[in-house]
Amino acid sequence: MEKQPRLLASQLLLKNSLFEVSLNRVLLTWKEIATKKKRVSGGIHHPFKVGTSHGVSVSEILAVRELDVDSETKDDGRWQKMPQKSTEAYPYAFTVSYVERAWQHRWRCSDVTFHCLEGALCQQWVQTIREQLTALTSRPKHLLVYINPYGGKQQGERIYEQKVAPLFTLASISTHVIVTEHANHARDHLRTEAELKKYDGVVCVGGDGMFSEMVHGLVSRTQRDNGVDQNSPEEKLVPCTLRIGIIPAGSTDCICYATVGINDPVTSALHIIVGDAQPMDVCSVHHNNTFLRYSVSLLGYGFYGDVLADSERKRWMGPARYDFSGFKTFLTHHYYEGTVSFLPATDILGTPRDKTRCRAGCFICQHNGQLYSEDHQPLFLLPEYKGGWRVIRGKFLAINAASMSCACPRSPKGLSPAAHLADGTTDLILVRKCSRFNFLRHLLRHTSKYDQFDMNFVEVHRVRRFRFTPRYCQSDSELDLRENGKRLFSQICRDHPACSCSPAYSSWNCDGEILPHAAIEVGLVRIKGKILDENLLQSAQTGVKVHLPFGQ
Ligand SMILES: CCCCCCCCCCCCC/C=C/[C@@H](O)[C@H](COP(=O)(O)O)NC(=O)CCCCCCCCCCCCCCC
Ligand SMILES: Nc1ncnc2c1ncn2[C@@H]1O[C@H](COP(=O)(O)OP(=O)(O)O)[C@@H](O)[C@H]1O
Ligand SMILES: [Ca+2]
Repeated sequence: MEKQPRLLASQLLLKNSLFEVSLNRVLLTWKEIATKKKRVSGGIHHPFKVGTSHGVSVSEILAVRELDVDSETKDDGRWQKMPQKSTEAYPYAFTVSYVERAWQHRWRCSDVTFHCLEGALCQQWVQTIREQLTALTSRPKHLLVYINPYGGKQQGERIYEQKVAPLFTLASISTHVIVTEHANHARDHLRTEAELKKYDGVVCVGGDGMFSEMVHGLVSRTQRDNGVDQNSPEEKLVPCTLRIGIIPAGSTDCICYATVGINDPVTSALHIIVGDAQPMDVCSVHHNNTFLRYSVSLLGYGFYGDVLADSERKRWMGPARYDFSGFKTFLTHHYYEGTVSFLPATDILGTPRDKTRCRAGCFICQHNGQLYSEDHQPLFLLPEYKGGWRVIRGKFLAINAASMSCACPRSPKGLSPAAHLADGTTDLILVRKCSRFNFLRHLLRHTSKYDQFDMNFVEVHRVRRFRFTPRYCQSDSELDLRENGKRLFSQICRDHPACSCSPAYSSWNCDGEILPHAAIEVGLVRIKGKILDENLLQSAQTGVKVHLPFGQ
């Protein structure tokens, strides 16, 4: 083992909560060693100006612990800086674990050990750092964790146990872990039995479907606890105080990807620990005034709906099921007739084609999000307001509503690259009937730098609300056939691509779950009282705060 340098903790500078550790030159030499494997001569004790590259801000310190210098440093499987054998000069030491940014938005937990001359100094360091950490109110202390063992590559439990739990333990976060046993287990548990008062956050270990299910459970529980009826679209929802974190363990994980910039469990866990916050829009989906589900990522009819319907029967394939079903759906190339009516968002900044990218602290989100609060009753919400609605009839290959960019590994820029996470709007993308070749060009542009909207059969609108009615209204009997999955005619046609007739309807893909109805009304959801800050349903991870800006 290389002769390891010794880091001397000389003095503690606490300046406006930026915890600056004035380290001696040895750290710099240490960094050089780490990069250039240079041997270090005895460290010259020389506190140097701490630039951000060497300062560690309190908000990114995960933990601090005294090191028992005499005994061998217990090897907890993590690479530690081993102090020199001859520690008679520095009998005291402590280790700081902090967030280190790596490439492509990755975060890693790094340790650095400091040696002190006297015990009192060491104590003072550890004590002060601990006090600073305790003072950070935005950090979760008790988390309720739901693991979906079934989603993605069915690795949810392993991912949590191996990559996330050790970090939560390091950060002294207590957790109650529930491994779900069936679909909607998390939603029902959240809606009924979960004692939410005991926690300051819930964590979803799964994909977008699981996250959407937990949003559903949490929002339903809050409305029930506050006596609000979810079914009436006009009702204002009460926001929840809890936060939802996401550990990516699903197939698409676009919610995690679009908020963190990468699907990496360790990065997500670290974001949860430091209590980051980023707002997010939520759509409520109704059918004939009956509440169906919330959507936070994609509401897709036609192509994405059919891909999902076909892939549900191939879950054993894991994430690859989407590519297989995608290919099959592409070949069947079904279009669907219907009427889309929508309310364009007019008084906002930004358009779906303005090349902006929504990032943490996004100005457009803050500006547009401010527009909706209790006292400011937007004109178009009044029942008598008829202005502004636009109606488009036609034959569509796909109707997609993206409340966020839906960026994911398959499509790094996403379905709607300039969509904002918390601007109170959703981007309605209409892809009209066109040739397979043109549709393929459109799909391919999702993975290249070309503009997927710049095609004459594609149009995109930034909307507040929208409705879809299939041309052939679903009779109840037809609905029953659909519901118990018989779908006689469309199924026969669907299974025989040679058949020219197109089935009357597709299914709605709501965050990866199939909706039972084709005719739906969708709107961004409203909360009671002031918005922003205190009244947001937040997510502990990268602030996936479920931002409920205004009424449906
Ligand atoms: C030819 C290559 C074309 C690549 C086209 C890439 C478009 C991908 C857009 C991705 C949109 C993702 C929206 C996310 C929705 C999720 O909420 C939702 C649930 O996520 P979960 O599984 O984590 O619970 N995910 C989904 O609904 C999955 C949608 C994935 C669609 C993949 C489509 C693949 C298309 C392949 C077409 C191949 C045609 C090739 C013809 C020669
Ligand atoms: N234990 C379970 N058994 C079966 N289905 C489950 C279980 N837990 C959750 N589910 C369902 O699996 C669906 C997909 O989960 P998700 O984590 O999104 O995986 P994927 O990303 O592969 O779709 C969720 O909507 C949820 O209702
Ligand atoms: Ca949005």
